[in-house]
Amino acid sequence: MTAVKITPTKLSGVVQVPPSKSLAHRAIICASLAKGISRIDNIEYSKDIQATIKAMQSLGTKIEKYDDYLIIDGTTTYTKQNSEIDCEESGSTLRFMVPIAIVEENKAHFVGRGNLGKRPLNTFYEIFERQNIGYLYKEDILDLYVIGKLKPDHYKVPGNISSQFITGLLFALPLLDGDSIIEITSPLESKGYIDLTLQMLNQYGIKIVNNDYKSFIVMGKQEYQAHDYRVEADFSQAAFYLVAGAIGNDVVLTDLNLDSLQGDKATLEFLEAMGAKISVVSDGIKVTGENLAATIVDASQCPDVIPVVSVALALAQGKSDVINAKRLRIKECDRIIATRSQLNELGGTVTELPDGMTIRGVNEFTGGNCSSFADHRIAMMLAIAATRSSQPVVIDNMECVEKSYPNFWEDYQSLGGIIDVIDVEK
Ligand SMILES: O=C(O)C1=C[C@@H](OP(=O)(O)O)[C@@H](O)[C@H](O)C1
Ligand SMILES: C=C(OP(=O)(O)O)C(=O)O
Repeated sequence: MTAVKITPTKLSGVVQVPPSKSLAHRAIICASLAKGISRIDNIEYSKDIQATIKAMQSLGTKIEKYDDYLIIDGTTTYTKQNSEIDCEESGSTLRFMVPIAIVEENKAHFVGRGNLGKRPLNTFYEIFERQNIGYLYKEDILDLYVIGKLKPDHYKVPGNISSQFITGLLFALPLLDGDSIIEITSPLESKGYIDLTLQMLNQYGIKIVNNDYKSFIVMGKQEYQAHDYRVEADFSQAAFYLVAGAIGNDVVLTDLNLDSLQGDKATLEFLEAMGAKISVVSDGIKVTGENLAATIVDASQCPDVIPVVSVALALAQGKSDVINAKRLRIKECDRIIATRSQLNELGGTVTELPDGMTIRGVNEFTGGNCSSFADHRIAMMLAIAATRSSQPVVIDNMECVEKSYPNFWEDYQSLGGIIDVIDVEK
């Protein structure tokens, strides 16, 4: 593994925001379930996206990979059984693929790495128990066998553990030979991701009845229609540069769709509430800010941007609160512990709460030796924090960004970021 030493400097320039990982997962899956040929443009081969491509190929889908697009032929999907699915560290791939893999009778083996084996799957285990679907799993590492076939049913799914369980069912249930209902048994969090799923399903010809996010009626015997699609830019990745602008860097972001349904677009609202200014410039969007004000950030609909938004809060004037953030504890790491400990390592003053943080602003960070917690979003959060540090910032495991943004360090350098790579013994 290698560490990166960042010499603090102001970032300046234009960055094309990489494609949305969440939308890319969805487009690849929908195109793979359609009996026909689809082209998906604006693809970046992060580890998570490669996992979903390989997962669908394990079911028999023909996927041709080109520089930045895919040609997908779903005609032969479900012609292969005994699927070996390596989810890498992708919670989306895992939760989406479990229901999809058993639309037809199958024996599927799911493996993965990192923290994935520690992330909850009980929602699916309860469905398997109810439907007599065989399953065998290990604690703490992802090594899950699922044997059987998903059935039309009245599904009861909590809305506050992961929206990904609901998305996975929404992909699979239309293909069953009967109708189903998905009842959401607790207030839905990460609702924007369900909107992305419903929008994508609609583009591929699948109709879902949405009863105000309290339940979803899914008619069976539906057929996905092949559809060409271009993946729009990722607001989860844009958040790093939006915050960078708010804390004094000079970054223009291109390719963002301001009408996007992505929940992480809320980053703009958080920064505006702190007094940052958002302007549309000739080639994109720019955020500027000074003397940012403290605010209250509700994490319930946009968990992924909280680490980097916390960088802005940690440099704001006054005391901010991050609330409804409990689910940050079940991502690639416990992101409340990681954000609190690493911003405090840099001289911040962050206090941890069971479901959030209290953050008191400082004028600037001091610099220091930090841990990425092997989490791409923590590594990228620290890289943005480094632009407002008085001393260098060292971050371990710089490779972890490949999970979602393989070109992050190149883009960071293209914006003037000064990095030195440090080889650390294995
Ligand atoms: O459906 C998706 O694409 C995602 C849903 C979110 O998970 P939760 O619904 O568990 O919050 C988010 O954290 C993840 O990065 C991507
Ligand atoms: C948690 C994330 O993704 P996933 O749930 O797909 O692992 C993420 O990208 O921050």
